Amino acid sequence: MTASVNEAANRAPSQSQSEDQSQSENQSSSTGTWATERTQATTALVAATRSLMHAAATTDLPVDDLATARRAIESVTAELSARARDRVLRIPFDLPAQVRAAGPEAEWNTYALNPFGIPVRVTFDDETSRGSFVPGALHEGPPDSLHGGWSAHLMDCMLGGLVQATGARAVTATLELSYRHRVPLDSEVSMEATITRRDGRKIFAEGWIEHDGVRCVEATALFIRVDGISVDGVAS
Ligand SMILES: CCCCCCCCCCCC(=O)SCCNC(=O)CCNC(=O)[C@H](O)C(C)(C)COP(=O)(O)OP(=O)(O)OC[C@H]1O[C@@H](n2cnc3c(N)ncnc32)[C@H](O)[C@@H]1OP(=O)(O)O
Repeated sequence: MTASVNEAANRAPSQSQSEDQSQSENQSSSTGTWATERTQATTALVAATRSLMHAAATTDLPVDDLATARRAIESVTAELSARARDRVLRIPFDLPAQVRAAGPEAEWNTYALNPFGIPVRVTFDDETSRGSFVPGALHEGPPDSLHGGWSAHLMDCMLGGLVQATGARAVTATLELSYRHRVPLDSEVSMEATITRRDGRKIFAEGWIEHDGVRCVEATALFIRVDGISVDGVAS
């Protein structure tokens, strides 16, 4: 069984609905308030939006139907924008660390709250993390292949997420990638990240993206600890 700490954390804490509402709107980073009706509803809305983005970009319906669909989307956008925040909801800083502490079966589903990021199912095993996802039409760079910028996004998320899961408050100072083979679309790819060395504030990590046993992208990164900076969750 794959234990999902995201799901566990999403279970509503014992508190009144009004407390729950006000805490979710305050964006408290405490793990107790991560589990709100709002984060669950936003997760579902974001998943539906991602499907809409794919459908809008790939639909082959007649042109008149596109105009009708556009008006419907504009109407929903206006409705949602009637009351909006400046930023997307953030996950608690320690959510990846909680998933890591829960063991190698526990899963962190990234970008549940932001349709722009690529959602990845990530697991942790000591100082290594593994993830997988299926790149699709929205991620295309070279024909039928993953855009290299998305590979960089994925590697930064995998390596940075692992560093974050170890409890370190750190930002990426350098990220270097080698694109060895094209990454095909519409087929599952696997990713791995591992911490290789620490030296004072510096944390070194490496990772890769693999398809069908072929290592397509390799990454090395340097993270610098910024301990002492207070953060109210992070966007991921
Ligand atoms: C907010 C909470 C988040 C909370 C955690 C969030 C986790 C999410 C992770 C997501 C990953 C990202 O996308 S992060 C976003 C992209 N990254 C950023 O925006 C970072 C922007 N850069 C910075 O903020 C800064 O340059 C830092 C923090 C990286 C370094 O500045 P600093 O703190 O003043 O440190 P400084 O004294 O200059 O350097 C310390 C040591 O590191 C080395 N060093 C510093 N930068 C580099 C570099 N680019 N390349 C090589 N080495 C470097 C120095 O030579 C020195 O080595 P020595 O002399 O000691 O040997």
